[in-house]
Amino acid sequence: MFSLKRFVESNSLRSIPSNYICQKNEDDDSMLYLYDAQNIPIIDLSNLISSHLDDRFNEIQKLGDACRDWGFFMLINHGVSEKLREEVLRASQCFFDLRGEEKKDYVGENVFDPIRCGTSFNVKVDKTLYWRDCLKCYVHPHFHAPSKPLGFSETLEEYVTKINEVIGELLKGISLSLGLEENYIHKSMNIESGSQLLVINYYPPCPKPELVMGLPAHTDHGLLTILIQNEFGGLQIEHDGKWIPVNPLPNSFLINTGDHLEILTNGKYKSVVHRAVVMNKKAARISVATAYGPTLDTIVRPAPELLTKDNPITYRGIKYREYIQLQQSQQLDRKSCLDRIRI
Ligand SMILES: O=C(O)CCC(=O)C(=O)O
Ligand SMILES: [Fe+2]
Repeated sequence: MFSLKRFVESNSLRSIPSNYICQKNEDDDSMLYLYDAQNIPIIDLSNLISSHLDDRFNEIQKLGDACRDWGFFMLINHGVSEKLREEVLRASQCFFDLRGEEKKDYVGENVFDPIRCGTSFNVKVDKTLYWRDCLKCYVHPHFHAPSKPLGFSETLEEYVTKINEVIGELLKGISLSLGLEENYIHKSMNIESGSQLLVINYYPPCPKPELVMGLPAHTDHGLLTILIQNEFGGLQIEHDGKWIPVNPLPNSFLINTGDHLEILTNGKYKSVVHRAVVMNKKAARISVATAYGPTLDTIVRPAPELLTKDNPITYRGIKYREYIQLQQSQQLDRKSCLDRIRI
């Protein structure tokens, strides 16, 4: 199994292989960089679940605004310990440090394989290769994770159990922010048995980081993605036509809206376009993203309660499973997958 990490380490690379060199388009350069990252919304989970109704109401309002105006926010006071988050990142490093043969069982071909290890995005369709290795595990409704290194699976299981509670509260808040009943998204999207995909991204150090891309501009499938990273930055979100580098607040989660929240809300809450650039010549960046979706057989369509004469239906319904297949079978390209189901 090819691993970019191993390739970089074994070659003490000085130049970048040409198939990794990313053609930056002019658009991109004119969008770089607006450093107003301090405006990124911050949501306080302790307010969202507060018994003080005023605090709760205000935070729900802020959450709705963040989803509508940014599709992205940092979550603080979420109750998940820093120790556990650090342990997830440390164990992830140990997984990528395993020898190739210890990972060979996870060379998945199929997008629905419970555990898959790979490189770039989809080497069958990528025109340029991306500067990352990754591990993808479906962790819900059934939990899957590699059995090595020792303790890795247990750490991931503890982590996903904890963030499940966090996402549950966020989805309730989002339902309320839309004027819907608190459990609307839970019920209509079958969240209790919904699909959760954990993706660990490993971006090795690169001698010429400006020439490569970790992950190109894309949106995530699912309703919400929750992300943590090690100490190195690289995530950028598109906002008002500019790329905004994200520097997370200490101990915060980075949350972004996904395509299925855009579909469900008939475009009110847009899924945010984002990318991961590579910035580090000496050290690897690790990020752990967990995408929350409905069950694979749920047909996601705009909520009828949100449609009016002035807000007619904009997306056709599509099974979550088919949408994932569609997204994984083509190049990652901004919102191209969502565009295919726009009416
Ligand atoms: O590494 C990051 O910060 C972003 C990862 C990402 O966008 C993804 O896994 O979908
Ligand atoms: Fe993403």
